[in-house]
Amino acid sequence: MQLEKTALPEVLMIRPKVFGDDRGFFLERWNREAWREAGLELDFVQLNHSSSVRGTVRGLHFQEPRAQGKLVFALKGTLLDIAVDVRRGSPTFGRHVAVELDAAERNQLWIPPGFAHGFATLSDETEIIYAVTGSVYAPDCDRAIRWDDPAIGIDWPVREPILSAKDRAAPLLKDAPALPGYPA
Ligand SMILES: Cc1cn([C@H]2C[C@H](O)[C@@H](COP(=O)(O)OP(=O)(O)O[C@H]3O[C@@H](C)C(=O)[C@@H](O)[C@H]3O)O2)c(=O)[nH]c1=O
Repeated sequence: MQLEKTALPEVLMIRPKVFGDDRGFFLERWNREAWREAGLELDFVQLNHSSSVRGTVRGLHFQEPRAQGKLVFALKGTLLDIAVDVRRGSPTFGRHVAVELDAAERNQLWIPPGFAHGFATLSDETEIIYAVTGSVYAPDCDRAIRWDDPAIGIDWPVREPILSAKDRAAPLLKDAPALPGYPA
């Protein structure tokens, strides 16, 4: 397993070691002890699976309070996965990373609590799995900010995406009523 820092150092790209043989392949998506030794201690509370057609954008989402961390990978197809630092007072507040996650490449992204998450699908049918730390789904704490907020400036691969009603109505980051704080 390889852990790589991205442009936002708390957001990590993880490349599991893949064991291939005549039957197919095997890999560990997560190993509590090995990851702890590598400096990433995670305690999952929920496992999510969604499928989206090409040209979909979901996001940008986070929970506040009851923040969640997310370990994301593609089960089918390819997506552009996005993490945005939404912690007020953080030196990287409002900055984002965008990485391609691909089912064939089997790479995965760790997005810690305090970051908004979103993605655009790049294949006809894209399935993602993400394991969640921190809190289970808490609808009262569910927050969204605008996918195309110019202050964040994500270079999305789609101009007129398929969006949920919630995501179409989401506020800009500057108008978001509840954002997490950055621990001093
Ligand atoms: C997120 C979530 C949704 N739901 C339900 C609520 C709703 O009826 C239906 C669809 O919910 P949403 O429209 O919020 O689904 P979606 O837009 O896919 O929301 C997800 O987006 C990605 C980017 C994330 O990072 C996730 O944390 C989550 O916010 O599923 C749950 O039961 N549990 C959950 O954990």
